Amino acid sequence: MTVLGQAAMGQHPLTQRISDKLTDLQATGLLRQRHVSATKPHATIDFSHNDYLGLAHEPALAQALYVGALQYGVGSRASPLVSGYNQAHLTLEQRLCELTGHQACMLFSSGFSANSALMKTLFSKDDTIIADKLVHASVIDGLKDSGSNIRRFLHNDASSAARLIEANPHTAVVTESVFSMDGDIAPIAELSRLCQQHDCWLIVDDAHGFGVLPSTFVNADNVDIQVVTFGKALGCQGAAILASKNVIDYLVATSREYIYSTALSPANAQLALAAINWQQTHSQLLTQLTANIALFRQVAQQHKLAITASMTAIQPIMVGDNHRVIAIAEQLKQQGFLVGAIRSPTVPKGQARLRITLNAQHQASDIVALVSAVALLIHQHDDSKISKISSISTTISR
Ligand SMILES: Cc1ncc(COP(=O)(O)O)c(C=O)c1O
Repeated sequence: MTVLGQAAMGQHPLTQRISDKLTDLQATGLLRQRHVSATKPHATIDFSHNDYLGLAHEPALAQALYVGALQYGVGSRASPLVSGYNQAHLTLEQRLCELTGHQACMLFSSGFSANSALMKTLFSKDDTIIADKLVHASVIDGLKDSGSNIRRFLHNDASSAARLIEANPHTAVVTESVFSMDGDIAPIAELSRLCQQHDCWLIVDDAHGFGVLPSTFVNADNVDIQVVTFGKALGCQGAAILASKNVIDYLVATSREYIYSTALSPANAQLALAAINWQQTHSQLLTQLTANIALFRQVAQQHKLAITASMTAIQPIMVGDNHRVIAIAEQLKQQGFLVGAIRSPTVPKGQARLRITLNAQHQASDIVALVSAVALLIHQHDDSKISKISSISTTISR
């Protein structure tokens, strides 16, 4: 339509629709916006990211990225099946196979595309796929795109999974190792046993476990397909699917995300390899992270904060309502603490939370100061709803 026509008929329907939706999002506290983060966030104490070991600012890794870029160029310049796949990718894939025991591997630029590619390429409308209620949005999107029939079991509930598996043998079960919003750990051993008994594949999104949980927790011995990401505990970027040679051959040949996308840059592949090696040779980082988690939980309990049973670096503090969590996160920011404000629909309604992520670089004094600040703010806000949500049941899906 011409500009003249538009003016005559009023606003374009798409402009009107978007503006109405923005108004709704604002009213429900869901108008998510970007904020420019500090380059090296010294001014704030950052409890919001997933760089659990603090590798993103490690100079030795910056050097690895630089050397990779000098050697291979700053980008891969093509998709993997054209000419974007080279020795740096192959070496990283081989190292990942060696660490996890899987036969083969393929790399992606993000965990989101790895998960959605995997789901939509492997499955079709003839399949019934069994998934934990809280699996990541990328898994859900991929499953929806696949057209498969999705059956969800209660979060981390092996008996609920068992009922679905018994009713639907010879299929696939999908879960995460560490759940991104709750920080709790999946019952992998039980799910693996059930899958073996009923001839199901177990697929695990290991985004938040890889690099921080022992490698025996999720590997080729107990899962059929494992997705690892490099943007969390490795502090860099990218992801990999690990599986049997046949599965990877099939995905390489047919996954549209893989075939029609520029490959992960070789410098980033080299960086991820360096980060794996760094993490393996600096075990004190994991020890420090574990100590920081224990300290956080101890102080939060002293302050009677509504924390969950999570024993990982992801430590939610339940706040309840979307508006309240944003207000508290904003006040924390003004006091110099960056934390994630997680609202519905990312988490179930009424379970908005501060998502505190701990890392190996936090000082004990930072942790104590954060918890005291949160406690003060929460107690200042109307706390009538907090008691209701302190015994949460995370059963609603994203
Ligand atoms: C459980 C889980 N899987 C997959 C992803 C996607 O990984 P990436 O950030 O590499 O796209 C995320 C990221 O938030 C995640 O939390």
